[in-house]
This record gives sequence, structure tokens and C-alpha cells, in this order.
Amino acid sequence: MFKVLVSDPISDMGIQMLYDASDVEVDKKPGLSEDELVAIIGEYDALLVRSQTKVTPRIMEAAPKLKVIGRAGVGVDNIDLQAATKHGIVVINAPDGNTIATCEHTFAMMMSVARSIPQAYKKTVSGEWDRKSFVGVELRNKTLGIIGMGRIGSEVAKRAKVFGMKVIGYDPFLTEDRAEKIGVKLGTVNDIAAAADFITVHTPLTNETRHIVGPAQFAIMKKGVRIINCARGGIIDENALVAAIENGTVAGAAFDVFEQEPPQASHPFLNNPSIIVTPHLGASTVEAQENVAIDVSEELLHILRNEPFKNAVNMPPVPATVMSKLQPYFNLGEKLGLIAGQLTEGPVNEIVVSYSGDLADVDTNPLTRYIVKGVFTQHLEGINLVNAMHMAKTRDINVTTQQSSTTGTFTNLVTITVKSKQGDRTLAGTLLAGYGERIVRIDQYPVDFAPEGSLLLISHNDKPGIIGSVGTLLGSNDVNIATMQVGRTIVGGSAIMVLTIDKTAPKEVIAELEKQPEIVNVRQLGI
Ligand SMILES: NC(=O)C1=CN([C@@H]2O[C@H](COP(=O)(O)OP(=O)(O)OC[C@H]3O[C@@H](n4cnc5c(N)ncnc54)[C@H](O)[C@@H]3O)[C@@H](O)[C@H]2O)C=CC1
Ligand SMILES: O=C(O)C(=O)COP(=O)(O)O
Repeated sequence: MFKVLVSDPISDMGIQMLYDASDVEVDKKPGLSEDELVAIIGEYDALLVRSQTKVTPRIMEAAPKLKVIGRAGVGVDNIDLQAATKHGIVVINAPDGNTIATCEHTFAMMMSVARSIPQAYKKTVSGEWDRKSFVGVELRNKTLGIIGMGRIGSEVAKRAKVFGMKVIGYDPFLTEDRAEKIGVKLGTVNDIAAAADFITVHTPLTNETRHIVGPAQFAIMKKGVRIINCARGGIIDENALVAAIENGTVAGAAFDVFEQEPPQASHPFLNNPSIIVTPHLGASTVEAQENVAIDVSEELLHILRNEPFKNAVNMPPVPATVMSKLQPYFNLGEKLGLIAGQLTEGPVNEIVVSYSGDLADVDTNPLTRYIVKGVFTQHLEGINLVNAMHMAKTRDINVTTQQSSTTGTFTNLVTITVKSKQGDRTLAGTLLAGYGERIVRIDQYPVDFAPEGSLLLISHNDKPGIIGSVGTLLGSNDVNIATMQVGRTIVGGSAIMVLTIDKTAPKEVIAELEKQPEIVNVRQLGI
């Protein structure tokens, strides 16, 4: 039974599939402190959050069973991604479900700041009929500057065009083609600052975007500009904004997010008549909350059940075209790693992977992850696809890959060499049409077997009678041989025997085998 902790208010309708799953138990405990979370997180396999729960390294250290943190929303700045990767915890988000809600909230804020709706409402309900103080501005023919043209920024741009606004956009990933398609002029942050009547930001908060709108930008803005932030507190420098309102440059601002949430009562925005605020409500619609909870629950179930999942935040994304080419090789890669890892003596220094044939011209990084995970599986506790590369890096283990279109005998070939001080071990495998995964080389020996079940790898001298004596010894100990393969490079030289056996051979039987003349060593491998 998988235990899921929901530590923020998340739509019940959206997580219905978790309640319905027979292998999942859901606990809803919103509003826990870090200490309270640390005390209970150890029993959970999954944690589901929005933006309130700060998922700190301390919480992850106390969570040996935690496999996945699901963020029902976009921003993952409340989750320590580095710590999650280190602990092998997959972090997923639901990036699409709240785009429209946040875009519409941005528009609501823009309209509100253009027409002073919250200020006018406040006066009107207090009994004052003040029609003079609230003369607004129209959006039509005004210039809107958008910093961050991703999902939300692009939707804002579309709506602005319908309102008759000119739009200038800045985003390092916005191509001229795409900008033209959505009718947006490209510009820099300073171009936007100098030309815009309204400026809205839609980037994540990163080192580059922190205070991307600061004193230097306010200094070149047009008088009467209005500023909107429905993305993250800190993208716009809060103090510089207050100063720009005081010196008459900025006519008004609308903020849904703050550098510190919730803001302290003394925060300068809270008693400034030119600034309107909402308490991080961008994604708070019934529809968005249902969407994000459904999306994240679906992925969460896949991860808990070890099923393929789309993209995780702390793993590089794999385009669908690459995924369809690579997926058939994942199992082969992991098993090659698993066998090579078990054969290697002493600490691993380096892993060299070479891909050839069909794998020559595809991004094989995701497959390398499976191989590296396989190599470490028997040696490092908690290794998984999320932390495999991180584990290698933090242990100074070089992972290098090569690609070549030379096919040789096989249409595709994955060869891995695991290097240690005690020597190198090399394995090669292929996907054979109609036969599935085959291991076709161990060190210098050509072999051909399916990597499954229990394997016995026997290094021996190529002398008559050895195969018979191995068979007799195993048979008399009730160990049934399913398949047997012998590999040698020269007649009478050193050779290996690969046996697939129906059940694990007892230790005494392995010891007995090792005593046989001409047998050099015997390794039992689990795959
Ligand atoms: N107020 C709220 O409740 C909500 C706030 N958000 C915030 O909105 C942000 C944007 O969300 P989406 O549009 O869904 O994300 P997105 O990932 O689709 O778009 C973000 C865009 O910012 C761009 N960007 C990154 N660094 C930049 C830089 N230095 N300068 C200019 N552009 C840069 C990226 O290239 C990307 O196109 C999220 O990161 C989140 O922080 C999202 C949902 C709800
Ligand atoms: O999705 C996001 O990035 C948001 O900021 C929404 O946050 P929330 O889920 O409403 O706490």
C-alpha cells in the first residue's frame, strides 16, 4: 500500500483517482510546520503540495520511503530540487492546468489597476460616491510589455491583442517566427521598460530574473506606466517599485505575489493606495485546481507503480520522438549495467558506453541513465533514475559515451566498459528482432543469452569434460539448467560458460563448483 500525504489544500475532485486507487492510502494534513512534517514524513511514499509547503532538505532527510513529490501547479521554488535529486526523489509538477486561470487573473489585475476598481469599491461601500478620483485609462492602443513569454505570457499576449494593445515581448527562448505568429514585437527588458504603458512578468524566479525589473529599469520608464506581477515575488524589485510610485513614474501596480509570503503587516505595498494586491490567487479557480490535481495525481500513480511517466522537473526532458526510439533499449541498458556492476571488482572509476548502429544518431543520454543506474544498483542504496548521474558525479566517477554508425554484425549494439583498479569489465548487448534483448559479449568472449533470471558465469579453461562436470554437479544439487552458453576465443584457452538456472544455486554448490579442476571462478548474478 502506498501512502500519500497531501500537505496543502488540493482539490478533492482532482485527487479522486488517488482515493479510488486500491493500492493507495491518502492522508490530508494541510498547514503542517516543518517540524511536524519531519516527524511524520518517514511513513510516506509520496508528498503532494501546492506553494505553501516548503519542502526542505531536512524534510527529505527524514523521508527514506519518499519516491515522489508532486506539485499541483507550476512553480517548484518551494521544493529544494537539489536535495530531492540527491535523495533520488522524483519531483513532478502540473505545468499546464493553471495557465488560463493565471492569465485571466493577470488580466483582471491589469483591468483593475487601469480603472482603480478595488480602490473605488472600497470607497463606494464605505458610503462615499467619489466619481472624480478614479478616472482610469483604456488598454486600447497602449503598449504592453511582457517579460517571460511561456505558457502564461503567451496567453496574456493573445488576449492583449484582442483588447487592441501593442505587445512587446522578451524571452530568451522566443524565436522571431513564433513572436510574429502571435503578433508580438521582440525587445529587450530595457526596450520594454522604455516603451511600455503596462508591464507584466511571467518568468520563474531565478538568479537571472530576480529584480529583472529594478531601479535601472524604473529610471527609463514612461511616466504613468502600470506594473503587474502575477508570477513570483522578487522578479520586480519591491522597494524600487515603491520608490518609482513615490517619484511619480509608476501610476499603479497590481501584485499577486510577494518576496515573502504572506507579507508582513508593515509591508509597504499594503497601505499604498496605488498598489492593489491579492493573496497569490493566480491559480485559484475551481477549474485550474481540478486540472492540476488530476495531472499530478496521474503522474504520481505512474511513479509509485514504477510505470513510465512523462517529464520530471529534476530530470532532463525527453522529446517524444527520442523516447519512442530509446524506450525499447531501457531494459537492455539497465541489465547490461546490472551485470557489469556485479562483475566489476573494487570501486568503479569510470563507465564508458558506446552506442552503435541504430543508436548512432539519437540523444542517448536517457539510456545512459538506465545503464548507470544498473551499474550501481547492487552497490548503492537508494539509487534510481533521478539520482544515478548525480551519484556518479559526486563520487568522481566519469561517465563517457561514444556513438558510431558502424554496425558490424548487429543493427544496434550497446557496449559498456566498467573500469576499476582491479580491471575492466566489458559487456555488449543488442535488441534482436524477434528475440528481444541479448547479451552478445562478455569481456573478450562472444556469447548469446537473454539477460533474465538467475545467471551463473563460470570462467574456466577450455578442456574436455568441464561442461559435463558442471551439469552433473548442479543436477545432483537440484539446480536445473535452463540455458547454457560457452564462449572462447581460442581452442584450449580460457573460456566462459553462462548458465541460466531456474533457481538461485546455494552458496555451498558455488563453492563446490569453484573446487573443480580447470574452473577459475564462478559468479552468481541476479538480474
Ligand atoms: N500567481 C500564481 O498563482 C501563479 C504563478 N505562476 C508563475 O508563473 C510563472 C510562469 O508560468 P508558465 O508560463 O506556466 O511557465 P513557462 O515555463 O511556460 O514560462 C516561463 C517563461 O519564462 C522564460 N524565462 C526564463 N528566464 C527568463 C529570463 N531571464 N528572462 C525572460 N524570460 C525568461 C522562459 O523561457 C519561459 O518561456 C511560473 O514560473 C510561476 O512562477 C504560475 C502559475 C500560477
Ligand atoms: O502554480 C504556481 O506556480 C503557483 O504559483 C500557484 O500556486 P498555488 O498552487 O496556488 O499555491
